Amino acid sequence: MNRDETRGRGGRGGEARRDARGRQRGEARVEGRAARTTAAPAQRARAGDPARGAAYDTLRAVAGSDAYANLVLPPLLRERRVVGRDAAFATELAYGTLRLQGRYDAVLAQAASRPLDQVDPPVLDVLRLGAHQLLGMRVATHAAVSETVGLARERVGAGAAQFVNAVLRRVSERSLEEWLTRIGDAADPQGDDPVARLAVVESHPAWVVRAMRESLVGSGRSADELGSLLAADNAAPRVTLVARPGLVSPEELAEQTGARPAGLASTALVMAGGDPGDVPAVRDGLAGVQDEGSQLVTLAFAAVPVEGKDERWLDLCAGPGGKAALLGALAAQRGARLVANEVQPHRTRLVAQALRAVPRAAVEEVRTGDGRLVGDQEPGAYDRVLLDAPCTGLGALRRRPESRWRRTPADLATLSALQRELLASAIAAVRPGGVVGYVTCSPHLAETQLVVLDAVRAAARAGTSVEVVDATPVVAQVAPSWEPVAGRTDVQLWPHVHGTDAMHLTLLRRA
Ligand SMILES: C[S@@+](CC[C@H](N)C(=O)[O-])C[C@H]1O[C@@H](n2cnc3c(N)ncnc32)[C@H](O)[C@@H]1O
Repeated sequence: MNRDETRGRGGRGGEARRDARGRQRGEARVEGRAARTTAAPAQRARAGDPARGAAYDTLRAVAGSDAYANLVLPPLLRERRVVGRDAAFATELAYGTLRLQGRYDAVLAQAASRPLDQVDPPVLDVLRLGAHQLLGMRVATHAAVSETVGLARERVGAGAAQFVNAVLRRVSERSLEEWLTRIGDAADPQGDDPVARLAVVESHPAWVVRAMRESLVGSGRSADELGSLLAADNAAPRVTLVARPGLVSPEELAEQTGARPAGLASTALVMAGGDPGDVPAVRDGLAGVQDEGSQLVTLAFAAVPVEGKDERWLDLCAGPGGKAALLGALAAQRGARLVANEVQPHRTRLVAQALRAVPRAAVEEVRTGDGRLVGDQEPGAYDRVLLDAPCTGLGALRRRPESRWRRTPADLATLSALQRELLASAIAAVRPGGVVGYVTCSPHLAETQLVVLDAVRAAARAGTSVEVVDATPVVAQVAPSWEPVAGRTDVQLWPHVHGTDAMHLTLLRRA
């Protein structure tokens, strides 16, 4: 991303188009803001670079109202008519700044003349945006500093602008590599605390770094991969489409979009660019946007053999419906029927929407209900039960830029208790000989292996025998290029290895 470098070289806009305050007058006309002179004064005051302004407003909403960046930014961009390259710039600026906030705060703490806890939060957000332009995006230094100082002046005031100018100039005096060494050394002065070093350098809370190390080792990989894993969390995920079997073929979808095969799951295609919402097959529900890891675990769940009939499938926690739509398409091909259950009514509606293109005969019911009760209400009623459990989402940190700073170890206790109850219910809802797929988008051992272990033991205590099925041949069947990890029967995907979210899959069969 080098929007401002391009301008500097005489592209659309450029320094010649900036006025004395660094504002881009020509750019404003290009993007139609000149037509907004009837806007309220508060809106007119926000006349700077709309992309940077939208990124700033997103950071403020995330900090001030606990908002989710990926729900705030896209409507802001639409409302302000920020499109194309400028929208991509705003997105990378907002999401990248949020992901790398820990790294930039460590840099800013060294570059600022006062401790960061004495810097007003709006000013700190402006500084973080400036740091990301200087160290994380290829924005030319003069543009990064002058535009960010302009943003500070417009949104916070002249005093703040001076402070921002001074701090960003100090940030710009060193390269990213130099800063990483400095902040790493400050966090780990004796060189004996790799977790503290990685936490600032790769911008994750220390407890997450420790948990990721344990998850890597616990799933049969090397702790040496930790740095690569954390770095992968800091990169924007590719946009992956699912071609729902029987509704649209991967080839047809590739033709519509120019997308190319993602590499693991046969249904998965990576978009080269553009808005997936513009793709006809996506609009019609024949295809969808779905991480390749989510596709892979769903395909494997559907592929594992069950003993006897294979007619009735349950998706216990279905909202918003990505896996349900893939399962529904597969069920239609195999003459099975899907029940999709979700506890939150508004998410149930999203499931129904996701399933709109699946043949009616394959969808028995889309309903709102507490999955914890299903085992008691419908004992042994299903041949397959998918439990895609509510979890911390620590495997999808790339996708949810602010979530690593929001999650706490206390969430684990609450969520893993819920996961245990839901898994007990899933086991009770499947008939003897049927299978349960336990899935999380977290690799945390407390949400994956420990939940499964406890659920199998609890089922045995209750007189229900459950065996762990080796998932590796099933995953190898649906994704021939996937490589199993020696000694493991569950499957843990990783962003730094597979380019997917860190999805976990355990397959269980009720004896
Ligand atoms: C990880 S998401 C499922 C994602 C979904 N399978 C997909 O692919 O789109 C977990 C879902 O579980 C739902 N949930 C949480 N507690 C539940 C409960 N007690 N019963 C049923 N669903 C629940 C959440 O509202 C959330 O929609």
